[in-house]
Amino acid sequence: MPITIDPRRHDAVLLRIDAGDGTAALTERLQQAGVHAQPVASGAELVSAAARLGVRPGRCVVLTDAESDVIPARSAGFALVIGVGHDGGDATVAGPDQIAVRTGDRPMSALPDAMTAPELRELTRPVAFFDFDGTLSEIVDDPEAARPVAGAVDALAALAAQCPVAVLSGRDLADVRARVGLAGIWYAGSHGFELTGPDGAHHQNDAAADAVPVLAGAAASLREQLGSVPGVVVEHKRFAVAVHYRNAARDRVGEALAAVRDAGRRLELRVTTGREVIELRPEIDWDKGRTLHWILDRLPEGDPVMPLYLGDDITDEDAFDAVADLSGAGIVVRHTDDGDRATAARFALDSPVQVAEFTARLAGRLRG
Ligand SMILES: O=P(O)(O)OC[C@H]1O[C@H](O[C@H]2O[C@H](CO)[C@@H](O)[C@H](O)[C@H]2O)[C@H](O)[C@@H](O)[C@@H]1O
Repeated sequence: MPITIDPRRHDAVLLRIDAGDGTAALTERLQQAGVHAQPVASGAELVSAAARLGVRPGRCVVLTDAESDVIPARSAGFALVIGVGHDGGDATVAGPDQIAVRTGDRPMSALPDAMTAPELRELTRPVAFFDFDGTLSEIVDDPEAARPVAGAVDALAALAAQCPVAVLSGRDLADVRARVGLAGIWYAGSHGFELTGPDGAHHQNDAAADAVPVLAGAAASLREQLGSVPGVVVEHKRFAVAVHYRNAARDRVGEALAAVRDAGRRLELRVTTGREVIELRPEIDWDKGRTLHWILDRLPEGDPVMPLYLGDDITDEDAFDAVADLSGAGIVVRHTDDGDRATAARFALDSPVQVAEFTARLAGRLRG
């Protein structure tokens, strides 16, 4: 499995290696992709080096030839610890030339506005996919309090009368269905591990069934481990566990990140990140992009369709990649939780309120 630095997930790489030209070449590739490359002289400097760059450990990679750096880097909650010439980190490489750097994404702020983009005015057969939190709903401090913004559900209903509509959420399936409350559309919960079709039929990724009790155990032990950290909330979903730290003091975040990453390693679960949240899910190659393809394959046959995906978070990037491969359009909802991060989306909207407005206008245009 190649190790890839992805500017959508990583803002910086801290380099504690002595690899001559290989290091210079990697530094250049990182800088071209908009990722900081910062040499550090000792493991004790990792946290302060990230702070000087203005980068959170959760969005920072450590590349080190010192095995003794692994434990401190993990405890501080660094996103990825790559060992050069030694095992023990999250990944091992023989040298910097074995590290790939993803290119081609753009910062959210650089994207054209979806409201005025001519390409989006002439859609004839769209299939519209929506994320929930941060897209149909504003981000709020309490995950329980999230609701669709005014007009969003009416706009979805109007659009669903014209074309297939799906809501793909990281939330539990029952949770997102209840929050949107609209019949006759697709819903996916836990990032696509569980779905219902417009007819209400239930589907799930059976390969993930074995992980259900493991996730339940992980949720219980993370509650025990992190329950005393003020502001940390553990949300147990059938096919995932989310640990929220939006309301935690910044100097306690590393602890939460480290606990979840440690559980992921021990229990062989996948670790993903989002807006002030870190999640465990089954270690299966399945995500919102795969889910989007799965739904498209089940639509009635006919003329080619154009998939649209509207989302805001890192987990939506898999779906942005999927619609790009299908010549569709990804629309990111801008925010600054991760700074002006890179995205594979082609267009942007400024807020969930604009998503509702865009959706209502699209429905109106398709109605004719
Ligand atoms: O895929 P989504 O529908 O966007 O779900 C992603 C996660 O959304 C929720 O957490 C996020 O929204 C909360 C409410 O605004 C906010 O407090 C939190 O900081 C965000 O991460 C949800 O609780 C998670 O289960 C979803 O995975």
